[in-house]
Amino acid sequence: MSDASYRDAIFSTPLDRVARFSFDEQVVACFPDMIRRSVPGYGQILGMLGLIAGRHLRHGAQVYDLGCSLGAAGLALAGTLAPDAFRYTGVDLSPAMVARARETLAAECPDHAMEVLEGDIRHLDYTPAGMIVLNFTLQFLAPEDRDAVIATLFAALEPGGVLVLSEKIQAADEQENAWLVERYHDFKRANGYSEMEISQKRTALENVLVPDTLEGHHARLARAGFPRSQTWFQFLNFASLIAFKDCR
Ligand SMILES: C[S@@+](CC[C@H](N)C(=O)[O-])C[C@H]1O[C@@H](n2cnc3c(N)ncnc32)[C@H](O)[C@@H]1O
Ligand SMILES: O=C(O)C(=O)C[C@]1(C(=O)O)C=C[C@@H](O)C=C1
Repeated sequence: MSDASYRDAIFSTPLDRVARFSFDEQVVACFPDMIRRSVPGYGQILGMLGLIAGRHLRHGAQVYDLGCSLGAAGLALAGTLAPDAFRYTGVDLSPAMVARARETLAAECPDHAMEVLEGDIRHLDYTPAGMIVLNFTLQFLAPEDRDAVIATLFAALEPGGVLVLSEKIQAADEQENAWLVERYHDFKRANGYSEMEISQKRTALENVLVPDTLEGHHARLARAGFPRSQTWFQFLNFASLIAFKDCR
């Protein structure tokens, strides 16, 4: 097993043509470093998952982690919950991510029931679940596919179930959005990214990562049937929401 994780330097040299961002071998090799230096609050969101599960998850229930990448949410849950507290299924489209996630989870939490499926979250056969985590994944789906996925997840949740949805967001107000994006770029600079890295990554993510507004997310959750959703975390243009299957 390879547990090497490299510093993200993907966009550090000038590229003649910046290709569309994809979750290939090169990204997988530096992903832990990339996501921690690029997503404000990433560690704090992961740290809360066990506490949220502790309050909302039925003992022994199914947990889905959709677009699980290297299984970070699974690791966070296994770090705080007992092996019989939940069953974890991570799902990801990228074969390189899936291979690495399987190795990591097998090595780090051998006593927990952890599986990783290679598949498309738009076409999965979901079993009833107590908690679904969608961390920074919906933003990569075509906007026209997002409603159907959220509706499917609402249907998959058992009574008392919760959906945790974390996303890069945009503000509806142009000035507010510009301020958030500028400070986000400051955040990246402070984390060691150069102007070239920031601008080439921005180009690579154009039309690949399409953020919604917070209002758009809450409206979609309501359309899908969720009687209640709330934003529980925001750090610049990144936020996490929780949506409840029932009103209580
Ligand atoms: C930003 S990463 C998610 C990070 C991860 N949830 C975490 O917290 O570390 C987005 C992931 O979604 C996956 N993905 C994108 N579209 C997908 C789809 N339709 N079905 C399954 N996985 C998808 C990508 O391969 C990538 O690994
Ligand atoms: O670097 C950015 O601009 C980001 O939006 C960060 C982001 C994300 O939000 O998913 C983009 C791609 C990588 O998957 C990791 C993090």
